[in-house]
Amino acid sequence: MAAAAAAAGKGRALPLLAVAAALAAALLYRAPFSKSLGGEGCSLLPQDHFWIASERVVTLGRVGPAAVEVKGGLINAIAVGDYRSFVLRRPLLDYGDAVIMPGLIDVHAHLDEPGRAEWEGFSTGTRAAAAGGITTLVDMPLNSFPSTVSEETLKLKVEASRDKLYVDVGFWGGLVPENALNPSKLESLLNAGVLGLKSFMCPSGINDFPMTNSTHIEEGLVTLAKYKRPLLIHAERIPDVESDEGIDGELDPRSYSTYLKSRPPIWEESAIRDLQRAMKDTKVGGRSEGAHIHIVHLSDAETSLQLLKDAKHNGARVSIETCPHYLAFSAEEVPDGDTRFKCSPPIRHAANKDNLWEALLDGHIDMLSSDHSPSTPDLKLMEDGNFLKAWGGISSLQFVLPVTWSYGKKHGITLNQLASWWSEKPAMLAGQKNKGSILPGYHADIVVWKPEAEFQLDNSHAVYHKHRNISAYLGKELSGKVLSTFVRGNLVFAEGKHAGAACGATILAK
Ligand SMILES: NC(=O)N[C@H]1NC(=O)NC1=O
Ligand SMILES: [Zn+2]
Ligand SMILES: [Zn+2]
Repeated sequence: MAAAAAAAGKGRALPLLAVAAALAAALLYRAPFSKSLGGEGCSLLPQDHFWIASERVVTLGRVGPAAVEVKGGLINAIAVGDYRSFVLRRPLLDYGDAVIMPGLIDVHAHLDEPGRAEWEGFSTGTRAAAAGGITTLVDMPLNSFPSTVSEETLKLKVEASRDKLYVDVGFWGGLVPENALNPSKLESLLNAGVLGLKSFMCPSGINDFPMTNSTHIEEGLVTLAKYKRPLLIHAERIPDVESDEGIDGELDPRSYSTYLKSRPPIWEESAIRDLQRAMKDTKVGGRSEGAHIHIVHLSDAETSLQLLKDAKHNGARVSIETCPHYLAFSAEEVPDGDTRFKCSPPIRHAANKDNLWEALLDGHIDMLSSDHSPSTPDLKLMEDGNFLKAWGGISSLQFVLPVTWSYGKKHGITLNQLASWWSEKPAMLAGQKNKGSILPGYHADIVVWKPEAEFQLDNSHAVYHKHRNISAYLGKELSGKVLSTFVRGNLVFAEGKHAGAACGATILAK
């Protein structure tokens, strides 16, 4: 007969109970409260109280048979093992051997609205996210116009997103020279609810988002420390002395190797060296203790990675993200003229890619993000194929789950690792204590998917990005099909259909 245990919700008791789960035939974990969210048309399901179950639920640090009770937008209980005795009366959606996992949290996406909605937009971007199993996005402060660098411009973002969100969306603010040395300006932006700040150490490609130097960063961190929110840094810097390897006028701009030479690893290395003092300041007892530096889209798995490993080892509060395109592609395979692959920092050689995988598997790289950064197709200059002039940015939002899985399989990645890189760690970075795990009391943000289902990303495949043809993943064979996506208990995507209404929430820090 099944044993049952009631948990007081999330917290420290759970790992112990997880051990107990292995000993008993079934266990029940209950949340201490429930709260209703959502409304008419928000869900493809008629009810807000139901169970979902499968043979492969990623919860409590394990993967196995379990049923998850969803009630009023939250995970109310989890029954592991022989769960059927607990699932009485309520509807049960039995997903067989599909995987039930925490929804992905993409902490790095450019949705470009207001101001450049013709590049992407809240509606198209979050529909793509929902179709890809992403349940929360954090929007970058640049590529939209105006950039999100003040209380007023954050308000414009929030207004522009109203009634357009199919998943939950938070916002990073920009740390730029105009606000970096002005704590009261920064505080008003942070008080308005950005989850943290983002800055560039090289030109961003966007005129109203100028780059910061290490002094701006060090000062900005002091204010961030008070709020315990992170600073995300695009860590590429033009070295003071350009190396001889720089491009000269003779090189073919259609050749990928020309682009690669134009942004060598020393750009990343130089930025990270420049951050040494800022990183040191985040240590216990340091000037900005409580702040946290997050290096976005690391590409150089050599010296740049080593410097960051050393900083972490020495007690700096630093985290590192990389993106699926650095793990899926290598410079050797980028066809000349194919600017869909242009991004910064660039996709480097195959050996570097393998080293990034190793660092991810070893835990030196903490998490993944899409850096979905589309533009209108004309700016990708796909006919000219000029790598030096085309917009730099990869379009990937809808595909990051199957891409990570497809290219990670040969490295032996596990479902628990996927959940850590794509949900748990990003939730921590974004300060979302109720998101990122399937646990009682957490938001019922869930993706159901079939890792083994293979498909070709061909012209017949539904793509919800505003511009499908600029994605470097088109034409690829992938494995991992999203069946259903739940956002706070609302079934927002299932079997190729979206919910009728856009009921995602804006997430503002308090
Ligand atoms: N502005 C912007 O989105 N830049 C992004 N694109 C890219 O490839 N790397 C970036 O940082
Ligand atoms: Zn960047
Ligand atoms: Zn970006």
